[in-house]
Amino acid sequence: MDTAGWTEVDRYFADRLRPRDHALTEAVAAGSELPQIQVSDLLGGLLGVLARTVSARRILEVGTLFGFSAIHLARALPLDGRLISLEYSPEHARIARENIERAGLQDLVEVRVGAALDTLPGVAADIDAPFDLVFIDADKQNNPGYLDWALRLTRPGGLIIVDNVVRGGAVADPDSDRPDVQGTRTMVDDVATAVAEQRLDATALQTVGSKGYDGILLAYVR
Ligand SMILES: C[S@@+](CC[C@H](N)C(=O)[O-])C[C@H]1O[C@@H](n2cnc3c(N)ncnc32)[C@H](O)[C@@H]1O
Repeated sequence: MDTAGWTEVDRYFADRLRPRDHALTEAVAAGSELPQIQVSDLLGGLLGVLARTVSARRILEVGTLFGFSAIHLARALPLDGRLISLEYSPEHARIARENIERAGLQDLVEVRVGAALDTLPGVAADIDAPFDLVFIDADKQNNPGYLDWALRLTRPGGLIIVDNVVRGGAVADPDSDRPDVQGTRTMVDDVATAVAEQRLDATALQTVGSKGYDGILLAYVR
């Protein structure tokens, strides 16, 4: 089976499990000029389920794009919840804010513009309690830095999720000189260290679907 077949299976599940969602459909339309590298609707659904599972009230996202995963995550928040999403591109952030407002989530979601490694210290200074869930989905070469911040800013019992960890299978290649692969491998090594130190309980899943072959890393903060 190839991407076309995986897309068909994605559609089978989405048709049954993901109710028609006007705001998400409009968000994709509004972001059609941007790279189509948002999570699939089914993966967005998983993010929402996981956010509800940890009773998330505070969520941090690294990598907003046009707000697709942010809408999924924010929908899982209570009315007094908060999602801070970090985005490098002012244009992506502008479209994301419009999409978030159209979804009626503007009181829950704040999009901060800048390189995330530059804006994260300000986030750490601003919050009055650690995050329940951190979703890392930006430039992969900086994954080790994002994981470091996530380890500092996530509460025990919270979740750290890293998207796109498979890199088309190249993550298993120790000789790869691709910065995205190196960044992902270093991040996985850092997760392994935290697992050995009993700070994290972690796993990774390879996935197929409408977005092709990919994968996700999930870490529970002990
Ligand atoms: C894969 S997309 C995010 C997709 C989004 N999470 C979703 O599923 O809807 C990655 C985003 O990270 C942003 N990005 C890249 N480098 C960044 C950086 N250094 N700091 C913050 N955001 C960055 C890109 O501009 C892009 O919008």
